[in-house]
Amino acid sequence: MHNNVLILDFGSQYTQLIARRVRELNIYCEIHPFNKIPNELSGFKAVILSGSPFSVRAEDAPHPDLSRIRKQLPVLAVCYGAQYLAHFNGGKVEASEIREYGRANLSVIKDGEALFAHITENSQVWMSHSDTIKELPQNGVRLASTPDVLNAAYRIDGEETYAIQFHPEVYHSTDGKQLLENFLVNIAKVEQEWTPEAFVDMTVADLKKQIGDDKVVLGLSGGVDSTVAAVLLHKAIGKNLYCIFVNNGLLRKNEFESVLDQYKHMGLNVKGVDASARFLEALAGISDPEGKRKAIGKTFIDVFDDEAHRIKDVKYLAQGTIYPDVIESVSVNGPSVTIKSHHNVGGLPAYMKLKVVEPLRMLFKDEVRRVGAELEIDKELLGRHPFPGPGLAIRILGDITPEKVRILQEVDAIFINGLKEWMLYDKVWQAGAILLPVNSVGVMGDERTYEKVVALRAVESTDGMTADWVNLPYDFLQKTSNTIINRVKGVNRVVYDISSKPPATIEWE
Ligand SMILES: Nc1ncnc2c1ncn2[C@@H]1O[C@H](COP(=O)(O)OP(=O)(O)OP(=O)(O)O)[C@@H](O)[C@H]1O
Ligand SMILES: O=c1[nH]c(=O)c2[nH+]cn([C@@H]3O[C@H](COP(=O)(O)O)[C@@H](O)[C@H]3O)c2[nH]1
Ligand SMILES: NC(=O)CC[C@H](N)C(=O)O
Ligand SMILES: [Mg+2]
Repeated sequence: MHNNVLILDFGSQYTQLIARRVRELNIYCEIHPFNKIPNELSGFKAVILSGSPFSVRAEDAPHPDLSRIRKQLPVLAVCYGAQYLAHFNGGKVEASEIREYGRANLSVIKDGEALFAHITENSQVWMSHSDTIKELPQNGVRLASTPDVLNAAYRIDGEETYAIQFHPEVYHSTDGKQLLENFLVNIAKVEQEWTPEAFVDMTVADLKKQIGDDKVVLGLSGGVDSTVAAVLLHKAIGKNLYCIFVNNGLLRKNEFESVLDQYKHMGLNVKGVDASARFLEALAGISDPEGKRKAIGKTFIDVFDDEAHRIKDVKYLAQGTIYPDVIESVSVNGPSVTIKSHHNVGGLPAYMKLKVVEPLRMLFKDEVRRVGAELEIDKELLGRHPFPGPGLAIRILGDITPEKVRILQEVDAIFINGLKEWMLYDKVWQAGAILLPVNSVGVMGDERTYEKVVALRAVESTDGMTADWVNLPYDFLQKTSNTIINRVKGVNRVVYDISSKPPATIEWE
């Protein structure tokens, strides 16, 4: 990529948002930790320095050497970045009397400055800092102020270096996108050529070159990411792509058949492997959530290994890894604490000797969906809710038995079909049912029942990292609860989960 923007991450919670905003301008960008500046900078046209939880005055604060960047490339320094440039170049940064967090309005903007083209006084900006720039660095020229912050924006004379105290990437900075456009397009002259179409062309060409005539095996889940990865690879290498869809016995009702059927129309070479018995055996007697996840992860690998051996001379394993997965494992703070062991992230054991291809590793989920649309993948498939690889096993609390799987499949199908019928499915990020390890007393036809409780969960989210429970209509909940209790033998009570993430997670295990 020769039209690339480098975002240096100092650990801000907003760094990913900067990347999203830049991509929304059809400009490609990559996030790199501040202490791992790429050796080769020739592909980069501009650099953005992120914010940070650190204070520049702290001894252990990020202190990167920018000598290969400043005066060579246009720089936009945000918040910590702006403070960093001031503090170490003759300016002064101090703790401000009040922590400034939230909305502010620009009160003064210097005339005729390219960074503020089309932005007028009073423009709302989002602040999030407790230090403040008291004095500008050498050759600093003030560009904007707010009533509380004198140096809300400055540039350095004689170089294309700009700095802002506020966060243009945050939605509440009304003209944030305009400011980024002013910097990237007008000042740094980066071309806006990052489109789904360009991505498909470039990726297919790269995959052809990388893989040549070798064979690739790919795990297909029926989900968005692996499907888009498969169609891209298919475009590049055709029949040398071998897709494997594993029935782990923990899929939704009828999903194995319907997903296989769906792929038939797409010209992909897909093999369905029914390994339900193997998974259920591996799970027998395990109640601990992490224990279940590990058993499933291991069985997936075993099944895959067996299948890969059946394909002669296969060299590559393709995965639908997307950018948030990648960022998490290289971020400034390192991989975050293990909350849950995602079955697919552990990597492959060395004995499999397959090289990994990940055509989507630089895309966000919404971009994956747009690439999918460009590839003319069915709208319904692209709009599917995410579904975890360990499937219903992490929605059945306690140990797994075929009977419990059956009950949950029925409940889940009623809930999901109901959402579709009520035109609610597309308004929800993800939904599902959870089978609780609890019996409750009920009365049906004058007889006492003592049966299972299920919880329904529906959340709104943009990336799964945070989520809110959905305010589903009472009428819908009432109807769904009735249908479940009447139709699913073994369930006599339905509850609705009203916890947000954090502190809860989306899945219960
Ligand atoms: N039943 C399955 N059979 C084969 N591979 C699977 C299966 N379930 C998951 N995988 C593999 O694990 C990867 C990760 O699953 P994950 O659910 O995160 O992504 P996805 O299913 O592709 O997309 P989505 O996030 O939309 O569900 C998949 O891309 C796929 O390669
Ligand atoms: O492929 C997956 N393998 C897993 O092991 C896994 N665990 C959770 N999820 C999905 O990730 C998102 C966030 O889930 P949590 O809030 O429960 O951590 C939600 O969308 C979950 O469905 C998984 N996906
Ligand atoms: N958001 C930021 O980059 C904050 C920078 C610095 N930690 C401050 O509090 O001022
Ligand atoms: Mg999935």
